[in-house]
Amino acid sequence: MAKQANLYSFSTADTLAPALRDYVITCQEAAIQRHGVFKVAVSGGSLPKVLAQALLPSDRIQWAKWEVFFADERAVPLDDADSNYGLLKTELLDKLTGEHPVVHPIETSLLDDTQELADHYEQQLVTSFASRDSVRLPIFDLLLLGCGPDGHTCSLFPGHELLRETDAWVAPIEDSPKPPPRRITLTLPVVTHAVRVAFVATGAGKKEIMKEIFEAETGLPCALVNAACGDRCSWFVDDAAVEGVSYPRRPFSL
Ligand SMILES: O=C(O)[C@H](O)[C@@H](O)[C@H](O)[C@H](O)COP(=O)(O)O
Repeated sequence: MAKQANLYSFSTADTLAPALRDYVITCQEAAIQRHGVFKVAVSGGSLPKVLAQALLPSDRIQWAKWEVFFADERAVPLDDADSNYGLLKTELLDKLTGEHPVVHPIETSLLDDTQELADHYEQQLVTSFASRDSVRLPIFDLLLLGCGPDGHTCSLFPGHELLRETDAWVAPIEDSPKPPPRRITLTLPVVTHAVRVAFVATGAGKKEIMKEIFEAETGLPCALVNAACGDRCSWFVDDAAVEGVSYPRRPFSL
């Protein structure tokens, strides 16, 4: 039987953070050893704050070797309160004192056309990961993702036609049920081809959807990632988020 996603549960966000840090550092070291850089994509929502808690202060983080993309981004200016780039900048990037990563924001001159915005972002991936002719899919070293209360991840929403996208690496969405409606997102094949995928989900507000993701055959986006990635996928959650979930937790170890 295929190996299943790892579920790591911690009493609080304060105990989750050091484990997430160790996990990220392990991924970073493996990636740098493999190809000299660490290519990561991150979500918005609550993730940047948890990430900052995990990664700051940043000794042992080789920021200069990081290349940071956005797993999804809202079609808004970078200084808009809804921008995932803006959030990461405020929570984490602005707090770095030494080395900085290379960060890939969206091209804001294209905000009026989400298809062009997505195509341009895909070109940024092509430039970083090699040409589309030579690789079928970009392979991120690590994706750091959130999970919405409806089981969405990135801007891949339950039942949405975007879940069937097999060609594009980055796709536009104009009808996101979570505001703002206009966004771009990595597609499911890109998500599931990452070397590692880490979800972070905290708070009692997540427990109903966690039951659905881990206990039923739902086809929810997060469950699809679990199914495709198996033990390449790890969940960092607090006890409140998985209260009553019968799926076995693992003691955290690397
Ligand atoms: O831009 C976005 O809206 C996010 O990337 C989105 O996919 C987020 O990660 C989830 O909605 C979880 O958000 P929370 O962590 O805030 O619950």
